[in-house]
Amino acid sequence: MGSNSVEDMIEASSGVHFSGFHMDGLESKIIEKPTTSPGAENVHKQPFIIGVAGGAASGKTTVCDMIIQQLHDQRVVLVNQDSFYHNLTEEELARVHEYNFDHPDAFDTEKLLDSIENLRHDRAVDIPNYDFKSYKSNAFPARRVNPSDVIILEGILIFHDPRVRELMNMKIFVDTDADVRLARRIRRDTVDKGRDIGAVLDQYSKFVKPAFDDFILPTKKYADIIIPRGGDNHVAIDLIVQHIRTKLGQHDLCKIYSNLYVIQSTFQGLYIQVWISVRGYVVFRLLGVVRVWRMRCEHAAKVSRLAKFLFTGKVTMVSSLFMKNYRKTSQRGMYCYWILS
Ligand SMILES: Nc1ncnc2c1ncn2[C@@H]1O[C@H](COP(=O)(O)OP(=O)(O)O)[C@@H](O)[C@H]1O
Ligand SMILES: O=c1ccn([C@@H]2O[C@H](COP(=O)(O)O)[C@@H](O)[C@H]2O)c(=O)[nH]1
Repeated sequence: MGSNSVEDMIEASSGVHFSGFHMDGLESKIIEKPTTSPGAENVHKQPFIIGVAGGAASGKTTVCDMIIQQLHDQRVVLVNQDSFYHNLTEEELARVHEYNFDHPDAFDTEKLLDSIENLRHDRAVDIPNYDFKSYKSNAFPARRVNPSDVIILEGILIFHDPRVRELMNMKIFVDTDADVRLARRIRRDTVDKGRDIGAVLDQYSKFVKPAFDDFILPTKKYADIIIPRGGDNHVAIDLIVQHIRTKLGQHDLCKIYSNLYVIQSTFQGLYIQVWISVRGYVVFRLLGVVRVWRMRCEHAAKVSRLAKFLFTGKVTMVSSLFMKNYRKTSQRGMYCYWILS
């Protein structure tokens, strides 16, 4: 029996309304539970925040650009930690070769947090344009950044501050060999920034390498994904983009429905794998195709009975859970809570 005909039968028998929302590849995993419960229409949409860390010249920007290119159907903004370098004082400027640009204190993390907080609350922000030649963050006009569906935060120490880390829905570490990073850095700093090679090597051994070992490498453990070889790793980037798309599907649901949970699937091999309850609406995955069915609780019982009939034995546990829950719960919004507890 094809999936369409099963879906048609269910829809016909229960009188459910199919919302048309597809989430191919939804995972059987518990995801976030928003804390507020406004209606679907006026709910505030939170952006999906991705952090990209790694050593200097590891290929972070390259990886971000590739991700942004592949996510062409999403509104994505890139916020670079470099934009939040502190302005150097006159004294520091006079002895710039002794300034450690690789230390966490070199960044204005409060300002970075403030900018992300504004973006999360749907407010546009002005991101400074740091100038590597004058060492000033106000040499050029700031860049106006509008709120977006996806925010990518990129920087050598973007995982260092726990407050910034906690805002991230996904953390990526670009892992490129030290000699490759150094070779790229020498080329970039001499050719693009017009620096003297001796000064570049001095800065590397005095600040860049020690800071990598002391501050950057220890944050690798926070990464959800580690990409060896940076932008050369097309397989990893394709997989990440695919994963982001999947997560965005789930994230969109969470943004729309305040008390949505995705329940860990314990019934491997079942046709109905994932159950989600959304304030009296039910979302489920059928024959590998994820569809969102919107139905009232009274219709849910009919669907449960039909599913049990169609997949005799296979959905007993799911449907009995479902039925038990349905009977016990008079309040629509309680349905999901009961299953998880
Ligand atoms: N896979 C690659 N192969 C060759 N050069 C690269 C590669 N990835 C990045 N680069 C170059 O290395 C330098 C640093 O890359 P970038 O992506 O800016 O790194 P980061 O943002 O980590 O500093 C740039 O000049 C870039 O063109
Ligand atoms: O004025 C500056 C500011 C920073 N740096 C170096 O830049 C890298 C970080 O930038 P990436 O784009 O992530 O490579 C860091 O190692 C700083 O040392 C600089 O040289 N001068």
